[in-house]
Parts: sequence; structure tokens; C-alpha cells
Amino acid sequence: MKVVVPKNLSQAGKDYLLTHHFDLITVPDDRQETILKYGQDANGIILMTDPFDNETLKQFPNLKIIARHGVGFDNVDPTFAAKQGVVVTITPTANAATVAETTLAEIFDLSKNLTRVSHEMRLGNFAYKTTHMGFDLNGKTLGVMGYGRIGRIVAQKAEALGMKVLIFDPFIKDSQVGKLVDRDSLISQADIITLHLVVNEQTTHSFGKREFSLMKKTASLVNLGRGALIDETALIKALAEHQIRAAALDVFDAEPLPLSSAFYQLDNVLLTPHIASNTKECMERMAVDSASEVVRVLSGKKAKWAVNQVE
Ligand SMILES: O=C(O)[C@H](O)COP(=O)(O)O
Repeated sequence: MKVVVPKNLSQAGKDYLLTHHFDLITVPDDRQETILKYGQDANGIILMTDPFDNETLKQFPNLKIIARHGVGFDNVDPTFAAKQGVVVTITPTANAATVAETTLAEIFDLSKNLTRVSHEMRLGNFAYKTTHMGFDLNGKTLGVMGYGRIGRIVAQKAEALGMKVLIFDPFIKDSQVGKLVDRDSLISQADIITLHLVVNEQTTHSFGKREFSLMKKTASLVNLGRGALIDETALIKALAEHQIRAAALDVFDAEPLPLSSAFYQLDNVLLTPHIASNTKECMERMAVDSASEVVRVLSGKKAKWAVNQVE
């Protein structure tokens, strides 16, 4: 059995597959053209976040599983995959704590401007010593949109920091921490809004002009979920016109974020390249969890975290 693995897959995941006597096809990058070029006869693929479309999927005659290394599955079509007899799995428990930590790190950075000031200092600009003005998190309101595995941990940690937590999640009836509110109340009351929603028909580009006009002028937006949740053009306008204070973005509609993007010209946006789960420990957990899904499915067993159903 042959399994395509990305070059940067943690060794723990590669070892797991090797121990179970699978052959590895190590690809230099995760683009679908590359996977097709090196691994067309693969039985399984461990896939990171690059798109893997239906036309590509059709060209793998022996494929039985696409194991997403991570929690989102918007880069592959699980319904179409099921029709082709391909199970799609995710690693939902591997990265929740880490993505929640990175969310908090972005929130801390936004409140104290650490990245910006560090950058200015390297340019010799020490004026920030007197001009820099952050804000306290203690006593502020955090709006958590999406109370799944990640949103829950963020809410819990924010409350421990002395923040008031508001939660919006249409599928949740009660929460362990914070207060459940309707969407517009959260958007208009929060000092920081953090998005932990799944991308679907309702949520795609759902945070846009209307939402920015509802937000406080002093509020900031954090997105470590998916770029598709936000209308990027509207966000760029809101940031450029200081309709909102700032944003921290780890995910974008197009990744890598094109160098022509106006985000690069704005000094009130913190940009990171989809690294929310890039810790040594989390990368190991995602690698082992995705590899074990591959082993399960290719050994004729049921996947633990399938997002589609193959008859
Ligand atoms: O492949 C990655 O970049 C990471 O595994 C993150 O994936 P996720 O954003 O779907 O969790």
C-alpha cells in the first residue's frame, strides 16, 4: 500500500506508517499537481491545506482515503469523494488546544502591539517608547463566534484573563463559560471578535460590510478559522478607514496571500501564514492522527473521524 505524505509531515507520522509496513511517497509540496505527478497510484494521501479538486481526485484509480492533516476540509469535496469510494478524514482533537493558544497569542499581540513595536524598534524607531498605547484585556469583552472544540478553549482561557465572554453558536443551547447571545449582539458589544466557525453556505463571506458597521470603532477582529469566512474587500476598507481598530489574520481566501494584497499596506493588521497549529507537539499529533486514519481505512477498518460516508 502506498501513501502520499508531504515532505514536512512530522517524522512521528512517517514512522507510524512505516511501522505498519506502508510505502511512503514523499512529495516536495502539497499542490495537487505535485501529488498527481508523484503519487497517482497511491492508496492514501495525507493532505495539508492546498486545494485538491474533483478533477484531480478522479485521476487516482486506487485511492481509498484522503486524510486531512488538520481540522478544516474545505479544500476537498467529501460528497464527491464518497461517490468515488474515497473516505475523507480530519484530525479534530489534535490541534484544538494549540489553535486556541495561538488565538490568545494573537489577541495579546493586538492588545499590546508587540509585533508592530518590535518591527519599528529594528528600524531604529524608539519613539514608540512614548507613543505606543495598547489596551488591557482584563475587563474587556471577547466575542467567540463558533463554540466548537477551539472556541470552547479560547472562551475558557479568556475568562481566566478577566475578560467577559460572549458566545454565538446557533447549534449550542448552553455553554460552560461566558454568555450565549445572538449574532448581532455579539458583534456590536465585543471589543475583540474571534472566528471559530466552519465554512459552509451560511458562513462563506458572511462577515462583511454590515458586520464591520455594527462593530465598535475600537474593536478588533481575529480569524484563525478560514479566510472564506470574511469578505476580505470589506475588511480592507474597514481597516483602511479605521471603521474598526485592527485585525489579526492567519487565514486568507487565497493562500499564500498574494503579494499584491492590500493587507500588506495596512499597519493595523497582524498577518501570519496559516501557522495556528504549527507547534512541534501539534504537528506530531496531527501527523500521527492522520496516519492512523490511513492505516485504519487501508486495513479495512472504519475511520475514527470521517467527514463523509462511503457505501
Ligand atoms: O496543514 C496545515 O496547515 C495544518 O494542519 C492546519 O490545518 P487546519 O487549518 O485545517 O487545521
